[in-house]
Amino acid sequence: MALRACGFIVFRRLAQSSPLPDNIEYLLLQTSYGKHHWTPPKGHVDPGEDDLTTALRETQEEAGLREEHLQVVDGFLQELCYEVRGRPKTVLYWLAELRDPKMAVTLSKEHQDYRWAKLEEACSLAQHKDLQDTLRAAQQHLDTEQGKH
Ligand SMILES: Nc1nc2c(ncn2[C@@H]2O[C@H](COP(=O)(O)OP(=O)(O)OP(=O)(O)OP(=O)(O)OC[C@H]3O[C@@H](n4cnc5c(=O)[nH]c(N)nc54)[C@H](O)[C@@H]3O)[C@@H](O)[C@H]2O)c(=O)[nH]1
Repeated sequence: MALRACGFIVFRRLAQSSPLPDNIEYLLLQTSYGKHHWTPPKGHVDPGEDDLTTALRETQEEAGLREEHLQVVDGFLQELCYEVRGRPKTVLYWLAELRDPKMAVTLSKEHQDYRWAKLEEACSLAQHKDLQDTLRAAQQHLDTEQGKH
């Protein structure tokens, strides 16, 4: 069976009302193990746990951001499929805005660093094309939403 993980693309809007894409930063965490790769907060689904609960739990454990700190964005859910050590893995990402952009991130032992990065820097840290595409899709989604208002 495929490994399954869930998480959030967490973003914050900068205080000054500069136009997109400059006012949006994405949260990426760098692992303290392995190749020290960067991903949004996410992790494995526990037995019997539903996907959104996993995404919220992992975001709290890995970044210290709880459900009440986040505004989940409607209509965005991305599924990534890749192999880890020869096993298929599926990762689901929801999109959520940090309600208070000044709120501090608190890392767990699983991560050694974090970055709030604008789209291009986030894509460069993310490295994998599927994750880069997901970040770009998030930006596109927010761009479209903003255009409606
Ligand atoms: N010591 C040690 N311990 C490890 C290691 N490994 C795990 N642990 C332990 O596991 C626990 C983590 O548990 P959770 O938090 O529940 O799980 P996840 O959040 O799911 O975290 P993972 O790191 O398992 O999984 P991925 O992020 O998926 O990285 C796996 C591989 O896939 C590549 N990769 C990453 N993202 C993408 C992408 O978007 N697209 C594509 N195409 N590829 C991508 C990436 O480059 C990498 O090579 C830790 O506490 C450790 O104890 C390790 O190497 N050494």
